[in-house]
Amino acid sequence: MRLRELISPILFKNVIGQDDVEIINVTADSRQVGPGSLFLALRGYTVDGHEYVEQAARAGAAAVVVEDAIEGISAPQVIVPDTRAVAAVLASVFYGHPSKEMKVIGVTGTNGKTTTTLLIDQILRDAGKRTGLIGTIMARIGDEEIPMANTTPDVLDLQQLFYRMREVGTEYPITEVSSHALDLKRSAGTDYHIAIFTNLTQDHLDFHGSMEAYRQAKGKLFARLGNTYRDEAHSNKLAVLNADDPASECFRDLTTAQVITYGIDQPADVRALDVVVEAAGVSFNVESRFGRERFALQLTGKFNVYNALAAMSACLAEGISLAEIKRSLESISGVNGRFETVQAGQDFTVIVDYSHTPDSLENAMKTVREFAKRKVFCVVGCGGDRDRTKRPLMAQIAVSYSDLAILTSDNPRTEDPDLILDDMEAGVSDAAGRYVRITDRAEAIRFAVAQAEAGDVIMIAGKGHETYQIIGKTKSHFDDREIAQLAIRGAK
Ligand SMILES: CC(=O)N[C@H]1[C@@H](OP(=O)(O)OP(=O)(O)OC[C@H]2O[C@@H](n3ccc(=O)[nH]c3=O)[C@H](O)[C@@H]2O)O[C@H](CO)[C@@H](O)[C@@H]1O[C@H](C)C(=O)N[C@@H](C)C(=O)N[C@H](CCC(=O)O)C(=O)O
Ligand SMILES: Nc1ncnc2c1ncn2[C@@H]1O[C@H](COP(=O)(O)OP(=O)(O)OP(=O)(O)O)[C@@H](O)[C@H]1O
Ligand SMILES: N[C@H](CCC[C@H](N)C(=O)O)C(=O)O
Ligand SMILES: [Mg+2]
Repeated sequence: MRLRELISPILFKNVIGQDDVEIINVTADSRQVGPGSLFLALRGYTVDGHEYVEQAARAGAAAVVVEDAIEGISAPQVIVPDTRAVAAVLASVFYGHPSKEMKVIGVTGTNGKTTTTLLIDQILRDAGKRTGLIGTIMARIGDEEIPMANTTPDVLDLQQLFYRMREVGTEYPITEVSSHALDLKRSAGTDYHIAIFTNLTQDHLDFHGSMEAYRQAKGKLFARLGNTYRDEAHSNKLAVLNADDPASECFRDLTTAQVITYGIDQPADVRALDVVVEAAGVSFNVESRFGRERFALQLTGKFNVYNALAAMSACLAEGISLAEIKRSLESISGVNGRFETVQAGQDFTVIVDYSHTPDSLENAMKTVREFAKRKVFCVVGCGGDRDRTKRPLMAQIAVSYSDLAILTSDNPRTEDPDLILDDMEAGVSDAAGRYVRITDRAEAIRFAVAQAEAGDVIMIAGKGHETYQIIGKTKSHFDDREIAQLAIRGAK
């Protein structure tokens, strides 16, 4: 594509040099630049992409997009007021607006996004639809699975994934939309068909500053849904909202899309009643104008009823019957790293769960308490370079729902692991004897396993599916499930 064509939708720009050069790819990473690339300089949190313009030019960039003209490079320069704001435009034009030709489902909310996307994926695939996935665990295009650095990738990568999905005939890209993505415009330019809200509880206050700002970020997904009615295709957007979460009312006000609600406690279009939580799974009645069914899932916890209802609401709207949805949801035996049990022949229960927020930890621990017959242990840490204010809260929850909490490290990243543990411990200063502190996570898991007796439950929270631990800037192999297995085998 010619540069001229690519930048034509950018309304406010100044071009230095020829605008008829051929562009064969668009990237914001100088390390990915080759001959024919268009390099877009973004100002990041760590570095300013403008510092890499010369490097990009040396690597053969056909042109660059910058906020300030760079001296001494011969490549054509497109100067715009805000490179981040035009990134979505460039990505959508370059990849040919792929999201418009598919039915993109976007799931946002503090907890339950990954689970809900995977439930939708199962239902739609069982119904013969061609799906793709973009989320925390991976992206999937056709049968190819791609590891992901972020839950929602940067705008250029996201549009490229959509492009590749369209190329292989995907009908439904099912995507997680993080609040970071909404604030950093990673999902700008994506035409969502259905937007789903799971819940809003405390997380990421380091990034958003306040719960109000966090809610506003989530709201952006709904604000732009259904706002354009240029043609028939734009008038059938759907917002799926959680009737039991107060933030849903704000999102209802923000959107001009059609709205359906799901819930347990409040009246809703798709409602679950008579919820029974057991270790082996959760069962409930579903009542809706599409019919009634009793569901018996292999997944457990009241929170998974919400995820099932959210997934089911979207799929009902797509014309899948309640009976088909029941078959699909009941066939799902588990979700990677979400309430996953570790079996190594032991006579106690070990659960690995991705609860890394106060609300998800509380839900997970409440669920454990509903079926635990004997002692409960909770191994938990909090990530470094992330919301500090959740640390004391998570320690409090671990202590109050367990017989013994083992406070440990998660991914300390560039923070001192012991200072993170100090933050956690500040929340449980009056609970001496109810917890121990073991900085090394593997050692903490081994300690819990060594304490457990027949019938006890160990919850290992925070890292779920992760197969790494980040200490400093080093990412090493680490898997809670493997460590627990080894500990059990060693302890037998
Ligand atoms: C705070 C944040 O979101 N940071 C994201 C951001 O990084 P950054 O701003 O530090 O980027 P940077 O390193 O300063 O680089 C700026 C620019 O210079 C470019 N550069 C840089 C170096 C170089 O040699 N050449 C070069 O061109 C970079 O490609 C980039 O375009 O842009 C990067 C590239 O897209 C992201 O990977 C990175 O996510 C980091 C890893 C991260 O941890 N993000 C978390 C907070 C996050 O986004 N989480 C949400 C999920 C949250 C949830 O719901 O639980 C997510 O969607 O993953
Ligand atoms: N609907 C829910 N409400 C509250 N907690 C939930 C819900 N669903 C899952 N959880 C808890 O949150 C954890 C993470 O779930 P999941 O990975 O589905 O959420 P997510 O929103 O994708 O998280 P992330 O923001 O890290 O991508 C689970 O391990 C479980 O403990
Ligand atoms: N998407 C979340 C995941 C947190 C997982 C937890 N294990 C941690 O590293 O803090 C985040 O980036 O904050
Ligand atoms: Mg996720």
